[in-house]
Amino acid sequence: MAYFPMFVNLKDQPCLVVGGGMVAYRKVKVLLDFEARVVVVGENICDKIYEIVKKSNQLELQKKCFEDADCDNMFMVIAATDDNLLNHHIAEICNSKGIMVNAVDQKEDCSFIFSSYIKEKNLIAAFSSGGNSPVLAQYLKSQEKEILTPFLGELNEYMGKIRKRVIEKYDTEEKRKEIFKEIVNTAIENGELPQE
Ligand SMILES: C[C@@]1(CC(=O)O)C2=NC(=C\c3[nH]c(c(CCC(=O)O)c3CC(=O)O)Cc3[nH]c(c(CC(=O)O)c3CCC(=O)O)/C=C3\N/C(=C\2)[C@@H](CCC(=O)O)[C@]3(C)CC(=O)O)/[C@H]1CCC(=O)O
Ligand SMILES: NC(=O)c1ccc[n+]([C@@H]2O[C@H](COP(=O)([O-])OP(=O)(O)OC[C@H]3O[C@@H](n4cnc5c(N)ncnc54)[C@H](O)[C@@H]3O)[C@@H](O)[C@H]2O)c1
Repeated sequence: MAYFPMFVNLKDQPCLVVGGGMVAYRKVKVLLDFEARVVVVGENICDKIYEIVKKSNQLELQKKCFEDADCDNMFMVIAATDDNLLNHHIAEICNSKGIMVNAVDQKEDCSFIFSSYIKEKNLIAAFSSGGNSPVLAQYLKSQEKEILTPFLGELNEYMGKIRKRVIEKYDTEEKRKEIFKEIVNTAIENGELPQE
């Protein structure tokens, strides 16, 4: 099955990660990369997660056993324990409450899955193998890294800044598209941002 690539606004949204191992750590890093507010509930929490909490005020740790009520008011929940039955139970709670849920290793319990992605500022490329091969998704990411460079991230910032002005100045979509294309192509050709 192919999964629909939806780009979700996670900024300051409460997200719960259940489990405190390396898989939970990977998920926490991704959620923080997109500015979510993350709560980790884990009986044990690994050092790598403790390292992040020192640097981030968006992360809260609760060293305890999972309780159903932990899911209340969450925007998204990740069940990342090493207990498949518990992960399944967490998915059931979330599905009954309409909360987006990812249960690691159990695609059938997931309402969404994670992608392999590149992020340069707000410019994102994301790859999914539909769960068939995370390694293949990683291969695509490594190839794409040559195209989606930090420079394109900067160019995208610049395009965001001028977008409103260009839209106001030119009266047809055709003209606006032409201008946007010219700015992008010229910047890429010159390898530098336009001078204002
Ligand atoms: C993108 C990424 C993000 C992340 O980490 O969340 C991610 N897996 C990553 C890496 C990775 N995962 C695994 C390996 C070892 C090699 C291998 O097994 O293939 C490696 C490679 C490595 O470690 O380098 C093991 C693994 N993964 C899943 C299973 C269960 C199963 O297959 O049943 C098992 C077997 C566990 C076991 O054997 O016990 C399942 C899922 N992993 C997904 C995402 C979702 C589908 C993504 C897609 O559509 O491709 C999905 C369905 C669920 C989900 O988690 O959302 C991240 C790349 C980060 C990056 O960009 O670098
Ligand atoms: N999806 C993926 O990409 C992927 C990749 C590798 C492994 N896995 C699977 O993901 C699972 C987690 O992997 P890991 O390496 O992080 O495992 P781990 O054993 O290091 O961590 C499991 C965590 O779950 C916590 N936990 C267990 N029961 C709990 C409970 N009732 N309440 C709160 N916390 C509880 C433990 O305290 C621990 O912190 C494993 O089952 C593994 O097979 C998934």
